[in-house]
Amino acid sequence: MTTTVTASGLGLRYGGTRALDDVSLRLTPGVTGLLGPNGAGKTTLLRVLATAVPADRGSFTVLGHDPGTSRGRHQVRRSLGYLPQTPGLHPDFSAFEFVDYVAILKELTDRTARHREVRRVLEEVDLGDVRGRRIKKLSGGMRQRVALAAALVGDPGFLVLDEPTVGLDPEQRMRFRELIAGAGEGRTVLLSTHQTEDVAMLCHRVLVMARGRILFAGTPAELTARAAGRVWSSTERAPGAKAGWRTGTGSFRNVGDPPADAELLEPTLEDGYLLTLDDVSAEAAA
Ligand SMILES: Nc1ncnc2c1ncn2[C@@H]1O[C@H](COP(=O)(O)OP(=O)(O)OP(=O)(O)O)[C@@H](O)[C@H]1O
Repeated sequence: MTTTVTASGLGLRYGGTRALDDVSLRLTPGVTGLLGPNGAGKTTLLRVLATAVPADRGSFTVLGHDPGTSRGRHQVRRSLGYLPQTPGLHPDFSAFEFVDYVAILKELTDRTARHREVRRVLEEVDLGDVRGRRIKKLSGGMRQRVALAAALVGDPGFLVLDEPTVGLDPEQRMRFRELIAGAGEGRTVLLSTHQTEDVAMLCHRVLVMARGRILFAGTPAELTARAAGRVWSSTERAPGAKAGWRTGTGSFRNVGDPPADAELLEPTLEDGYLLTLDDVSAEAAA
């Protein structure tokens, strides 16, 4: 599959903190999930790729454009849609006015064509009927869809989404998942999230980050397979468990190093993710 975004050796320090430490990656069309604990460097990576902050080291390209030059940076910005963690919606604007304002910033200068594009993206996120309503009168899920519509203006080839489903109830999250899946058709999407379920359901590839480094890059099935043979059931909390809890059926579900005669269970992507983080912490401590 065509590589659309590449990064090589990205580094960024904030004082003594290495927010990005030698990050290299390749993205292809479709939705790639970015998982990592708080402070892993996910937002920093997204901000660098969105050209919101420059890296101290390394380079990257987006759809063949190199943001290291001012012309390249301009082209990257034109091919980019970015939904930041706090989108900065103006509460007194209507949904239409806000998305139109973003479209102006994106240099869609022809008023008629721009308004047509604003209506198109608001329809795409299912907000066509409430486009005249003030943002402060919209629900949390609707506001998040306004922010997604703003990111989709101009039909960008690369979409960067920073924890877009945070704070949404399950129904809104599912609705948002549908929209992200739709946005990922024929487009490269990088989705930062704490929801392993979003990754399992949506993503064709997944990256795991911790302490500024990429620990894993592969398919969701490959991440899940990391926990094969390491999830088991027991009647009491098992000594080799890195995590274990009593489930609704009364037995314990354990993740870690099982005894030889363990009754193994089917792993989930979350198990693979947790064990990937745990294995790396154990290596660092050794
Ligand atoms: N502007 C900044 N100034 C100083 N330190 C920063 C700044 N931005 C991020 N950091 C630090 O860099 C590290 C990576 O932060 P980042 O926000 O990228 O992590 P994250 O994986 O997105 O976390 P979360 O899931 O909590 O959003 C953290 O240690 C954070 O405290």
